[in-house]
Amino acid sequence: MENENQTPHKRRVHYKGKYPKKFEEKYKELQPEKYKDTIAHVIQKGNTPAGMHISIMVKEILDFLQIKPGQTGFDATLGYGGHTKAMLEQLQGQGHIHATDVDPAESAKTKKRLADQGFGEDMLTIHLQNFCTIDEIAKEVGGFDFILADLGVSSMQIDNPERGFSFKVDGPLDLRLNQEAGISAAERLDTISRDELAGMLYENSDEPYCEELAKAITDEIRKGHRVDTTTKLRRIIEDTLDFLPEKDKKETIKKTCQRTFQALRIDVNREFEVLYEFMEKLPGALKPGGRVAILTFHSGEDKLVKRALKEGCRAGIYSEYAKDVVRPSAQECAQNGRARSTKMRWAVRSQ
Ligand SMILES: C[S@@+](CC[C@H](N)C(=O)[O-])C[C@H]1O[C@@H](n2cnc3c(N)ncnc32)[C@H](O)[C@@H]1O
Repeated sequence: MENENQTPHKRRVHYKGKYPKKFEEKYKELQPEKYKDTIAHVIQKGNTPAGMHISIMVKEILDFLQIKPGQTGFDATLGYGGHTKAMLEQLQGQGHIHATDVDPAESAKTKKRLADQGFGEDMLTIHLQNFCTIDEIAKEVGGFDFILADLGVSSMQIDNPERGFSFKVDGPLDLRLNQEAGISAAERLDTISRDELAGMLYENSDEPYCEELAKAITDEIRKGHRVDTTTKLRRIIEDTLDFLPEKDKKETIKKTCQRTFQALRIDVNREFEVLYEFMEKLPGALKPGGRVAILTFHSGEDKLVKRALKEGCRAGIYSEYAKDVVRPSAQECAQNGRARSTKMRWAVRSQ
């Protein structure tokens, strides 16, 4: 018999999590060619579908580069191949693009994806090389009519926890663009001195708490606790900045995490050194009248690019260059949050 005094059973409120209800949905995002509607829906909501990268400022780049059938181009940063494909389409089946990337895993996927879409080796040569070797490729092919560099990392790299680029998910503190070469960020931290780390955080990311963070990180390592995961590094940052007033804490910690991870990424990939080398070799790689567009994502990169183009123009190597940066439209920034920090600079090689 039922007890009449028993409180009636209350239905638990269903928790509507943000993750897709079925893995099937995420797997659809990983096959963009097959599930175009799902992908369009994710993009329309302002997100980047898993395993994909949304190319930035495509229209502005094409408008500037003025690509014509029969020309030869160079894409320094293949990534997902979105810009490469847009530039290949401008060639209308005549001409060739050489593209570089240092990421063996993503380059292989992009090569297959583009070949499946009709852009095979007759039109596109993918070199698993650093873009600072542009001079070697330019020498082989006789120079380029147009060059694009879309610096930094792709969404596929950021979103893969195994790569260690994001402080938002747990993973090994790696941060290498090519995991088959060099040393990881964790290994770099193993032996770094407090002063060198403070300098790295300041030089690479203008980190205002560089001294405090360098002390906290190197103290932890000296105690025998390796900082070898993204979570461990994030926790040290959170503890170090715990003194901040409650109202600023969350936002400052987020920005400090972004700057710290960026500084380490720049260091392990020698990003300023290779960009400097690329900018030095650029005039020699462009044909007379050739055009170059460069997308940068932080002030260190932009300053370096701006200075090189300005000095090149002063020396008569470039006939024109972008004194003011070109920014993505408000609409593009709203649709793709990763476009917000983008700055485009360009130059035209003298005749
Ligand atoms: C922002 S993504 C490029 C996205 C691409 N434009 C697209 O539309 O899909 C940058 C890419 O450049 C590569 N990269 C970064 N530095 C490089 C370097 N020094 N040499 C060659 N590739 C590099 C990264 O591995 C990454 O795949």
